Amino acid sequence: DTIALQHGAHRTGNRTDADMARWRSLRFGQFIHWGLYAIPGGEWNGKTYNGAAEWIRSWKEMPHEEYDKLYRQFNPVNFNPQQWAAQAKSMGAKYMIITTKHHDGFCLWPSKYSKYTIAATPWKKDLLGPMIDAYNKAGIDVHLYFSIIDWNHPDYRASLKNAADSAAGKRFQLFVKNQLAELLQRYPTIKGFWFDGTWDDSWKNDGAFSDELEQYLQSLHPGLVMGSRLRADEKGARHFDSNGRLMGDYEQGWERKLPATIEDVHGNDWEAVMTVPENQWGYHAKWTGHVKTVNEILEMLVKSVSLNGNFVLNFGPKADGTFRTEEQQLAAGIGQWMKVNGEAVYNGTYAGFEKQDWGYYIRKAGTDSVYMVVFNIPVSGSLRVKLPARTELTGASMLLGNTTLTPEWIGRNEYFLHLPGKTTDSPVVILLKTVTGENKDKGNF
Ligand SMILES: C[C@@H]1N[C@@H](c2cn(-c3ccccc3)nn2)[C@H](O)[C@@H]1O
Repeated sequence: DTIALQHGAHRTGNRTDADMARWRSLRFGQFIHWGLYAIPGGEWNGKTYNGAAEWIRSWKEMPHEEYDKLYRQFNPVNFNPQQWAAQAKSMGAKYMIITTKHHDGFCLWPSKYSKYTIAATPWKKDLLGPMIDAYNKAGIDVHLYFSIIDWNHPDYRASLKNAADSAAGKRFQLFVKNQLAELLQRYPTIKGFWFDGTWDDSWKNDGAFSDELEQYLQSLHPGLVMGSRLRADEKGARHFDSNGRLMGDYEQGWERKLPATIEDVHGNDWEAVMTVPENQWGYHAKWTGHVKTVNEILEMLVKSVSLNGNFVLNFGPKADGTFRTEEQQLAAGIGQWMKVNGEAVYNGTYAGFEKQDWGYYIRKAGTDSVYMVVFNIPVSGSLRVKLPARTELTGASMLLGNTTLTPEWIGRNEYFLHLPGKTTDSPVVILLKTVTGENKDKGNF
């Protein structure tokens, strides 16, 4: 039996409106973490910070007052939003999430509720407006990342210990509400908010406020898409309320990790956000450890779509507004594959077929078109295609070169597809034509 909740999930099941259907169809996004942290880029006084670059202010070797002065030298003279948008478009991203304000509290727009903004820098001008315009002109939706945690704001409290804290907390909540309304008013074409920094007690223990805030934002901008990380219920439960129901419009907990199976997503819309190195969101001059390759990222993207989710790849521009070579090369390599095979990603959904070792099935939403995306060609070179009962395979073709493959029927609902070769430099996409009806041998087994 369920617990009576005032501020838990207000809906069971996924949103079915057009704005959510659009978000769901896009499948592939670009995250951009850009701010003052790009100036030190993970290094300070000849020492290298081993944490995430955008967290350098919390490093013991970085005095807060030193970090808080960095805005005086933020001047992205090489910032070219049209180039940023063109790169994202050629990569095949259909939406972009930009950090309006990260935990450090620095605003990339000239907010009238804060002095700690782009207006106080040598650059002076709004960065968000030109970015949003350029991306929208390139046919890419924009969502706004907003951190509730704000290390710069005098009224921010991680926890409320006394009446003074509670008064500060109230002022801070009004500040958050004002900034979010300001962002919606300044940038009416944005499609959603991506909230972060909502794990402190001060936020977790005021589920009513987070609920009212979500409803307020929806009232200002009907159709807004907001993930599960904003809300807490009145018992402090986050993402899933105390009855286990997802709050918000999609599960937003998949940060630097992916679900393993369809059961892990519990039928909810969800999105994974991923870094190129193990754990760097903002620009870090010295990437150490494993840097993901094009094919590794393509497998994460395809796996996410095959499990009914979106996949967002993070970029960390430099302080001057340019992207590092590794990120430029990844965008180009991903884009090359997406140009030929993107149709298997966009509008992709869980196919409802049993997972096979060679890779992933993806169904084009609401159709009989099922794609196989092959990452592991067996030594035999033959791909076993197991379909649901009473589903017949009537044809198959590789997208690359539009090569027809002739299925070899094994019996019942199983077929072999023989690939022309056993090696490939990129994932192989095969479009299956299926009909659901009777299997040839109508055998019972
Ligand atoms: C989307 C990503 N979320 C931010 C983050 C993650 N974390 C964090 C904090 C404690 C444990 C695990 C992760 N803190 N901040 C990162 O800085 C980046 O913005």
